[in-house]
Amino acid sequence: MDWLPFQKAKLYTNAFIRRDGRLLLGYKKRGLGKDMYNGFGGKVDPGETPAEAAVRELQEEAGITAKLKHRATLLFMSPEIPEAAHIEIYYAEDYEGNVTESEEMRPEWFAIPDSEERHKEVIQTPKQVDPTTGLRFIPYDQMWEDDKLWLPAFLSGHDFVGRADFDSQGHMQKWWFALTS
Ligand SMILES: CNc1ncnc2c1ncn2[C@@H]1O[C@H](COP(=O)(O)OP(=O)(O)OP(=O)(O)O)[C@@H](O)[C@H]1O
Repeated sequence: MDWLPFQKAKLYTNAFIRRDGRLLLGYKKRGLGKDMYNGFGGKVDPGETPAEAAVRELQEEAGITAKLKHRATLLFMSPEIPEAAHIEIYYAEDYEGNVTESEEMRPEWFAIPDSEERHKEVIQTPKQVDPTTGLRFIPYDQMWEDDKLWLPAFLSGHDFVGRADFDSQGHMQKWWFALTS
């Protein structure tokens, strides 16, 4: 299969928060990615920088404010969308405010596997619970298919760029990822 062609890209943000060894994800209640877990984010508004949009979306969707660091860039294409999604991905290890459910997202904390090897086990055998915290491990089976390819390295500190093309059923057809640090 060839890479899907596109004329234009639309800018989105996605922010991941980790605190006390746990990862905050949101269960998306509507729109693109409905019924999947993801970081918090959305479209960059006209006149806004991606960094500003990332802070705003985190506040709107999870009720918290964080000093976000830019960590990754992802280009995502699907025959279902007219424009490519150009997603700037952000990260923070602290935040202010109280994590709050919004109309769009239901926030939930997840246990982070302690090695890339353990991530693989959690990907292969979903729904595992961390006995020390009682939290579910990252729900890769309920996330975008590409996340399992980059989130383990991302959480061990690597930045990356990448592209993923999906088919109309939402399965990944073609992809590449490169660590940039
Ligand atoms: C391979 N694919 C992907 N992998 C990981 N994340 C992906 C993604 N494709 C889209 N995303 C994220 O999905 C959200 C959509 O945002 P979306 O709900 O459309 O925007 P916004 O909050 O502005 O919506 P409203 O217009 O208010 O409904 C946004 O965080 C964007 O980064």
